[in-house]
Amino acid sequence: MRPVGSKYFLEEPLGRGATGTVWRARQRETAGAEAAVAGQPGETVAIKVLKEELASDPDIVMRFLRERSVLLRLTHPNIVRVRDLVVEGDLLALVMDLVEGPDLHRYLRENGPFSPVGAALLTAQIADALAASHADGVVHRDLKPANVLLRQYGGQMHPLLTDFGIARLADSPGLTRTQEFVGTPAYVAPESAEGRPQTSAVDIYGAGILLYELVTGRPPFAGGSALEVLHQHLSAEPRRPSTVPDPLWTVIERCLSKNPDRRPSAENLARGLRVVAEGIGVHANSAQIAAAENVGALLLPDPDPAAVPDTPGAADPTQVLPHGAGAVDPNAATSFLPHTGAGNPVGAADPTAVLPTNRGGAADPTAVMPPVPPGQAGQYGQQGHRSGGPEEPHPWQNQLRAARDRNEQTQVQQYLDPDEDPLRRRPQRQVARPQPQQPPQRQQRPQQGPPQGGYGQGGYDQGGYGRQPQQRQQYAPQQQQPQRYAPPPQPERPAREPRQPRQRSANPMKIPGLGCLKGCLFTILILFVASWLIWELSPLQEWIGTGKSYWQQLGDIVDTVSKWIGDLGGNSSGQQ
Ligand SMILES: Nc1ncnc2c1ncn2[C@@H]1O[C@H](COP(=O)(O)OP(=O)(O)OP(=O)(O)O)[C@@H](O)[C@H]1O
Repeated sequence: MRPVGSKYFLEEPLGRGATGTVWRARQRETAGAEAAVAGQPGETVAIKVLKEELASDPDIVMRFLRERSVLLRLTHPNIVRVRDLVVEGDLLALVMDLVEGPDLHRYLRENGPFSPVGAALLTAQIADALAASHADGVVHRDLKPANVLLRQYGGQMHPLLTDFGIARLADSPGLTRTQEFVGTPAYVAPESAEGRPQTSAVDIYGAGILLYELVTGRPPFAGGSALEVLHQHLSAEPRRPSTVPDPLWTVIERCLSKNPDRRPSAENLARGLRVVAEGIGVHANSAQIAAAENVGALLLPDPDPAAVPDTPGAADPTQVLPHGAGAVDPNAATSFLPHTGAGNPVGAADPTAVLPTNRGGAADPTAVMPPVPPGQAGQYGQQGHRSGGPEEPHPWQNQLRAARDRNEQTQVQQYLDPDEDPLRRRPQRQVARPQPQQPPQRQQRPQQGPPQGGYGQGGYDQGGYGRQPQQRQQYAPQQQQPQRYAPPPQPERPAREPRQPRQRSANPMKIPGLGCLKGCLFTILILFVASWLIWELSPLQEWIGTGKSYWQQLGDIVDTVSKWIGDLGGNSSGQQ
């Protein structure tokens, strides 16, 4: 058992993330006054031992120490409590409460999506945690299911948000200098992806993605590479699944607004989600249904969002704690960029990227950043700008722009009118087909009285986060999904010249001569007729003076030839 400081020892690893390894550990002695929780000898705790690369970076150690008070003071029923921080030699460790239970990512993978009510209630608790931390000026910045632990007791699940402050640690100038990054592509807010100023609204975006994933089982934006995913965060609209009720979709859409100012505050999000959960539950009354349908009015933005320090344009880098990272730099494109776990599609399982990776290739979703060419690491000064040329964009910006340009081109080229598409065009049969019957429009939920049925077995009133019903779908979306991906307008094509009708050959019967049986027979016939005519009509018979008919003469000739051939055969055998 490995000691950590003088107060703890590690027992067994619980899991490994991008920033370090989490261990089940035990307290040896009561911690000192600097710890938030003194603890008792023998008590079980979880300890996240940060990676050596982080621990050996003096910038990170400094920040770790500065952030101590922030990390230790964050207490909320839905936040994993940080009990102590240990700095010893090359070891940095966070001592936390041990949470017995899976993380939300694993839970989702093993159990499938939640019912809309369950998803709304669980996300409401996460929003509670965010509201508390935002009020304290702390932005999580890496919200994802893997960072939500589920404490299970008595058939209930209690979500706890963890990894607060890790993104802040990894924002160290030491890391940005070498172009490393923090974040997870599937959950990165557009403003983070673009390196614009960030506020607590990035966590609301993360909560929106998480909520979407809870009800559908997957995040809204996926792709073959992390860059593709980032691009979607910037420009694509989430597709509405048919299983998501209107009020819940309103919440998701608002959280996923590209404009951070349109996203609700964490507090309003929590309130809105609870109203939605009530209104879409099996026993909702008409007032609750109406309230859920008007949830949009509750989702007011935060008038004073917490700024993320040290990001470009951040209002006040010292608002939370003093940082030694220098002045706000508008050229700092982004100091926290995503990477993902190899082998996975870009998505939920992706660990937070903090350290540089050299993994490349199209199939590798970790390939967000170009690997830092040897000798270039360190070219970037604090906040990610090049010390030799502060005006130059961060290479990641170029990558993103290039990807965007590529995508735009591809889009234009990809869209092809099916009539123009030679692969899809089929001969058009003029057969009158019966028009397909439109399925009868699903009845909208009645405005009065409780709805018939609910959202899966674990509805709100059953007090759990029930699973998504697989077949039973009680609530059809009231509107068709708006057409969001309209094909780009096609440039007008010049009208095609009408084709000349095919000219049929003047000679309908082909007489190609040799090689064609019909032609051969025809030729032989012509020769026969011609020779017969010559024989009968020409003075040939007289010249020969025999007076024989054509056929007799022909027979004679054949006899002569066969005799001649017979003689030839006889001669040759006689000579032998
Ligand atoms: N306080 C805790 N109690 C119990 N298990 C924990 C605790 N904190 C983390 N774990 C578990 O340890 C594992 C690793 O956690 P960690 O936070 O390092 O990984 P992650 O969140 O998946 O990665 P990343 O660092 O990329 O966010 C996870 O499976 C998580 O469930």
